[in-house]
Amino acid sequence: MSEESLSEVARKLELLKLRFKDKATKDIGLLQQAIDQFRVGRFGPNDVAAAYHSLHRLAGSAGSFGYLALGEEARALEVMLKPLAEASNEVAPEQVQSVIDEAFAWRVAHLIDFLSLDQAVGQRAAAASLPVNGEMATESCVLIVHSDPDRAQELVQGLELHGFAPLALPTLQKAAEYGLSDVTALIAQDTQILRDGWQLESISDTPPVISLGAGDSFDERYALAECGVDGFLGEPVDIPVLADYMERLITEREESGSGRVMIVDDDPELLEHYGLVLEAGGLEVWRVNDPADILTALSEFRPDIVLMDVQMGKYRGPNLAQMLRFEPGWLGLPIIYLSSEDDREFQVEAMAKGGDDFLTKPVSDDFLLRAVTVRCYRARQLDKLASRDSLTGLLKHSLAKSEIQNEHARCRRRGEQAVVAMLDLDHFKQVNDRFGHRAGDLVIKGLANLLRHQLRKSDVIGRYGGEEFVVALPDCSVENAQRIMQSVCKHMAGIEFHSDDQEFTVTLSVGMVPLQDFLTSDDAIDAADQALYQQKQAGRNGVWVGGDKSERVRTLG
Ligand SMILES: Nc1nc2c(ncn2[C@@H]2O[C@H](COP(=O)(O)OP(=O)(O)OP(=O)(O)O)[C@@H](O)[C@H]2O)c(=O)[nH]1
Repeated sequence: MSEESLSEVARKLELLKLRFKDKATKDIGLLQQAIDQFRVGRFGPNDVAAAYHSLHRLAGSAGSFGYLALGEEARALEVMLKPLAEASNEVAPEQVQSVIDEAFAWRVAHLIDFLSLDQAVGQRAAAASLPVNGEMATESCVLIVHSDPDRAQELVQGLELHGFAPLALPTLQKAAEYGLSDVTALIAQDTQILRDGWQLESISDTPPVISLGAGDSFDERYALAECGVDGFLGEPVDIPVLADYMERLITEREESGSGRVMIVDDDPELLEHYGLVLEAGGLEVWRVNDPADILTALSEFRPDIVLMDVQMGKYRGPNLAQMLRFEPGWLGLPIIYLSSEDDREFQVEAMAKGGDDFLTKPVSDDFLLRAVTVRCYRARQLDKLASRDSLTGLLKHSLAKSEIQNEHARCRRRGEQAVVAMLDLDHFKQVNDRFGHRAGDLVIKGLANLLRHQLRKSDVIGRYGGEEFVVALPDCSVENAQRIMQSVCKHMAGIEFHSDDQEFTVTLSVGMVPLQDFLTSDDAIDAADQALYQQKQAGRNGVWVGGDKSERVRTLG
């Protein structure tokens, strides 16, 4: 996030704080009036409970706006009032007066003083200091630092074929000058280079660092870990193995700082505050102020996790959580309560009703961001296990089909164009038979990684079956899609795979059709499959455009 947008977030947080101060001043005034009435025996059946809820809200929100002492004092008073508020029978004036004595009234009257004790300094006052991890490089630029220029060039050429944009540099200092925020990975030759050239921890936003070591001793590995290195591969390095290793580290790094969070809170200032803090940390946020909107918001936003207040007017978080679980689609959605309720019994009971965890208010901005980011990461990992193919990390068959179905509906609705393509490795049975299943797996992963690099983030990429893949390219003409797929075929054919001492290459056939020309997405996928068959018949290694205007445009190889 840029300096400018960070100061914009800081300005918004400051405004919210002012709004909170204003509202809290009014609430404390009303509370003081109510307490004075209670002391002379004037109160209706719900008045004590209302005073209790007012203190509860103050206790839960003050800390988030930097008024920690106010939050603690309100919490202490809330605890004293709780037995009266929860009494099943009407409480007698004597009971009320025994709790709301002179000392209690004095403390309520002095709550206002705590509003001048702004503790935001010790807290996280300015968003400028928020950990910012939201912006990930989209290019796959890789810096290679190697003392042997020939070997460096070999690495550059090999990684280029896997869709990376590698650059060889002679020293780590040169790499540091390059501007690491645009780099997706850094490959350094050995421990000594890392130790001599650069204190990794002094550089923020360091991309994943992989060391290619000649020696593979315990001490060398330990030294690498000490330098802050993320991965190690012993020389001589097999390029497809290196490419796959980098892919895994880059994906992990990207996913650890992203996530979609839905916040449900009836307090608009608190909702906005949490939203700004999480957005400044790189998360995508959807705010729900009225709990009645929760179902629509869920299906539109499809969050990784939900953060939910416990007490929201007539609605209670645990009941809402239980209600969400009625829908099979939301059974696995993690729900985290954000509440000032610190009674363990209550927390356990609330979790039994469909919640997964509790964050106790007041929660510092820093802790909130870290706790939510970690939970989002876990939720995404679990989701990935269910929806992603374990070998390639691409969408599984059924999910890829349903994404293509959505894209088809979108195209037909808006009159837009898109392309669907089926891809199949050529003579793959022979690869397995000659070089073994492990080598075959590396080829499949190689193609998956190549697709990830060559296609856009918005494209759908799925593993359709064993060595068959499906791809949908939204907002793309047939001509462009054809050019892109020809480039994928060309790169694939150029990758050298190794098995024992043997080198081999594998080619790819593609069939594609315009998605919007078909009545259903299944019809389009079938037609793309037929186009693929045509390409296989025509000699493989290339792209066939099918559909009504079927015409074979160009075959590579
Ligand atoms: N290593 C590996 N092989 C797989 C995997 N899934 C499927 N296969 C193999 O992929 C091969 C597909 O072979 P075929 O369908 O005969 O096709 P082909 O040899 O690629 O021939 P053409 O498609 O006509 O070019 C079979 O040998 C499968 O065992 C996998 O996950 N890993």
